[in-house]
Amino acid sequence: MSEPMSEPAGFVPVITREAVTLPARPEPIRLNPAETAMIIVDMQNAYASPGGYLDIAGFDIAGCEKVIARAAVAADAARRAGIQVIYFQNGWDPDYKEAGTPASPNWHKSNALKTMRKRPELAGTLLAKGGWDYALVEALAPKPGDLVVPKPRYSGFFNTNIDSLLRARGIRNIVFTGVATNVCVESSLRDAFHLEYFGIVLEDATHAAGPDFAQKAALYNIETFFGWVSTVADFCGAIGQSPE
Ligand SMILES: C/C(=C/NC(N)=O)C(=O)O
Repeated sequence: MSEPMSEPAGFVPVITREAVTLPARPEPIRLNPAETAMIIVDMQNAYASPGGYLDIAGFDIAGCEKVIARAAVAADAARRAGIQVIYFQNGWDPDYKEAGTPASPNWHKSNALKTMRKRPELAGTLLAKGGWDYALVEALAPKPGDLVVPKPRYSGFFNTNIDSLLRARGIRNIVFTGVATNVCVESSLRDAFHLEYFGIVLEDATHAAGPDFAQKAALYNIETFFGWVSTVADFCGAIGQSPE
């Protein structure tokens, strides 16, 4: 006669949920919520608020207000569905030691660093840890259970613990929102691809740094070579959550 097996002390059950089908380009993709994370990329005042770094450096951030609202809707739906929400937060120590020296390409290419060299009165303000510019936008503040991963370069997979955090949770799929589509979102999604994660971007919860063609090109690259492109409404629908 067989008896029901009892669970050994300390047994951690693997959470299983039904996989869902997310409408996406170039084709729908199957996702199990327990194996999926949402990464909100760099939704900081620097990138998404008037008076922040991108705005000061002359990039158009007019679309960011809507992007913040849509990313918040997607994140709330993800949390309700049991999808791990993770924030990337870009920046450096206030002395910019982590930003690199002239021996680093980052020193030459970062528009934040270039802006501060042109306008020394801004030194110590743009993307400096502890400051307003570095802070995540208030409307998208992390909730209990979310993870925040600081990063010193465009890709969130470089010199961070994100890969360990994801693998320790059995996560295989990453849904991306945030800014900028063509810089940190695309860089992170590309690195995730090379680490065997399935990357999906919710296009209406992203914004590019640069002209509209930069947004289109990033989405083209993602859809054609590195991952999938979907929308906030389709994501919420697929995971069975209304966009409240
Ligand atoms: C231009 C830029 C983009 N960052 C990002 N979060 O995509 C930068 O950091 O300078």
